[in-house]
Amino acid sequence: MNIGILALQGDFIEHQQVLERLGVSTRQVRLPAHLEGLNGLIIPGGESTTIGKLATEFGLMEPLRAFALSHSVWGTCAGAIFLSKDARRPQPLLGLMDIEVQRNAFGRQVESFEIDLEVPALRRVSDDVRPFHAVFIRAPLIERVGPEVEILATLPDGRIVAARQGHWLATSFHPELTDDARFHRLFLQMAAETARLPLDTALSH
Ligand SMILES: NC(=O)CC[C@H](N)C(=O)O
Repeated sequence: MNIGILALQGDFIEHQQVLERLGVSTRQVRLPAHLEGLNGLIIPGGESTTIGKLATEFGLMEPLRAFALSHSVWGTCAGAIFLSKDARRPQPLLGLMDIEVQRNAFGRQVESFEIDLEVPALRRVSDDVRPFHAVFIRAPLIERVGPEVEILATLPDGRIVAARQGHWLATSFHPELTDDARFHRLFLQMAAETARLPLDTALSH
């Protein structure tokens, strides 16, 4: 198992550290050739307009779309925006996941906050039934999901903050900024399924 992290801008190092703690090989992706041989890709948080601008400049837009058709991809925060079909304003997007996002949805006063979320899907990868401590930083909301999208987590008021569509995953918050690796394990399981690898093989390299 070898997982790439899009390393154009944002907190890619933190994702890489979580994966390496789990014993997974990683590679920073900056050029199309870096996608070769990967089993999945994480798009980190940061600034989605900057990530989109750099991905366009580095000729990555089409290679990323092609990669995502047959591999698991997970976007956190800005990465979730970049993965979406619709961010309501013009900016370069991969346009893959059938979600509409509202950027910076929490306004100035509560730009950043932390909250415990119930995420039943995590029970597929862990016996730990505790809520997931989610860190939101100038986060987007997932305002609308298409019929093929599964909602994985909502805020107490019902607003959507994590979703999955087949082998694509989007979270508004930053699991890489906590020491709880359950979302990374969920993503690894998705990547292993997409690559048709058993998860124990996936985790032992
Ligand atoms: N923490 C983040 O990734 C913030 C996302 C950023 N506000 C954006 O709109 O792209």
